Amino acid sequence: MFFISIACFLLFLYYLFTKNYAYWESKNVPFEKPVFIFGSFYKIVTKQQLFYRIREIYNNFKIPYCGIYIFNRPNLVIRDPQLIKNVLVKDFDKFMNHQIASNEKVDPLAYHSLFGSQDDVWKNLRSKISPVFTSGKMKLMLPLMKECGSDLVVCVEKHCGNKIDIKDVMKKYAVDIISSCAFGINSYCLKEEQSEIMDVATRLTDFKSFVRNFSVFSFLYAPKLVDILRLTMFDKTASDYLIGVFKNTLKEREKKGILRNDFIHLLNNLKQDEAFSENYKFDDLKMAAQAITFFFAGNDTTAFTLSFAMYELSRNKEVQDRLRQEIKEAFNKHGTLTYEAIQDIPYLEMVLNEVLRKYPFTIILDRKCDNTYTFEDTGLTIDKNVSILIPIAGLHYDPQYFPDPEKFDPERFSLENRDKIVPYTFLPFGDGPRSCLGQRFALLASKVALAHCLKDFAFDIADTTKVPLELDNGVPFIMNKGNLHLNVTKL
Ligand code: HEM
Repeated sequence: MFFISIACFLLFLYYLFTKNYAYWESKNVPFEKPVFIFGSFYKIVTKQQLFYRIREIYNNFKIPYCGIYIFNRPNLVIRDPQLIKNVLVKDFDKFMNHQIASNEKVDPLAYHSLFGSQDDVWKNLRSKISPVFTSGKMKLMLPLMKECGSDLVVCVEKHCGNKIDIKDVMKKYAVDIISSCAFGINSYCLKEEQSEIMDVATRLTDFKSFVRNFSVFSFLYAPKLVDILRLTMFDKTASDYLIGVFKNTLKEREKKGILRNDFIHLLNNLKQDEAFSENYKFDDLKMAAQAITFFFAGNDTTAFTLSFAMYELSRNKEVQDRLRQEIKEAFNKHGTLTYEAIQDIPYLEMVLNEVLRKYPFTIILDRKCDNTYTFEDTGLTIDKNVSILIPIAGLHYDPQYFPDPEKFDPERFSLENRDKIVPYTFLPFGDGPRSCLGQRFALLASKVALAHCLKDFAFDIADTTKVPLELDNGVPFIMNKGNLHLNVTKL
């Protein structure tokens, strides 16, 4: 009797877990047959990088949309640019939120961060925080970025005639920039061997640790576990440390009347803004939540984009030489790297766009359907809470949109060619009202780094670097496995 009860209980659990697996069939949507427990992500758990898994799904279904299951949850993958536009822009009010746990009591930082916030909390935050990222504000931050650019030059110079691990160096550069601009502090990662902030940054984005992976997994796919186990989106030790830094900096500035053109100053101005506080009380914790979000969102994204850029420039010497030439011309014309000088190097933006096409840090975008929704033209109706996935990695490698997609070719983004790019097929920063808030900041910080590195140094691939690069399976974004060594020479 005991064994029969156990068997019945297990069968019941099996039924509960797999009952969703009939969803796409019931909607007449072509779908990938799920593997028990993992759905379409079983290969990721075993051996495949998310980047290749998404491209495989995209290529297996050459139709406007298809269904997959992530664990036991139905997700609609849309690959038609018109449908993507509907979700990201046209019907944004129905797809405003991500599929993510949100509980103010359990994790107030996530609840009030731009990533984790939902509905009116997100709307309020986004409309008030957007002005922090205008071109004018970025221009004022340029001197802070250039200080990090100079430290980068010193660091590269030390490796001249030798190998440099560009992934490690770019991570230090990104942490230095975001510490300076978001927290108003010098982290000296490039200058010193050991930096406390570097350890914090590593903890915050350590997707290799089981605990971090489990927390992020629960936030995305098992919100009930977040409540029961009181999990947090950001690593607790790292976020507590950053809150401390944030509060100290605020106190110090108030005491000494320090004025600095960085995010902490702009966020503090928002706190004083009574019109803002009317619908959303902006206290120190909520301010710190934004600064931690910038720190989290702004370091690996920028670091890995830059290391992939240096890798491609080292493999494509003619692109590296042309870029160096344009950088030198801009320096000569403007005397130094001013904001205007950067705008005078159009090839820099073309190169970065091509890097972001080949190596989009965010492999998929997600949106949650907040109500029953019918896609125009297709007649497909999906139910409330179904997740929509936009396969950036698939679109960026579709030869229909980007011919010869494996080729590194910045010309795709030249003035003459960029209008030919089909809208909603190039999405490294997402699109629509919930697109990346830090896009301008990330592009400017990346341009400053490349301009400083290339002006007086030449790079090529070291014999210890595997070509083509191998991607790291253990992370849900795009990062190469191990070090990325380049040979560096002073010109
Ligand atoms: C190369 C660098 C970067 C890439 C490729 C990138 C990419 C993205 C993408 C794809 C999204 C999701 C957009 C969507 O769902 O439509 C996003 C969101 C976001 N990013 Fe970035 N990002 C980068 C750098 C940064 C930096 C430097 C910051 C801040 C300083 C930042 C702040 C944010 C924020 C706050 C959001 C959430 C926006 C919201 O939900 O309203 N990002 N980013």
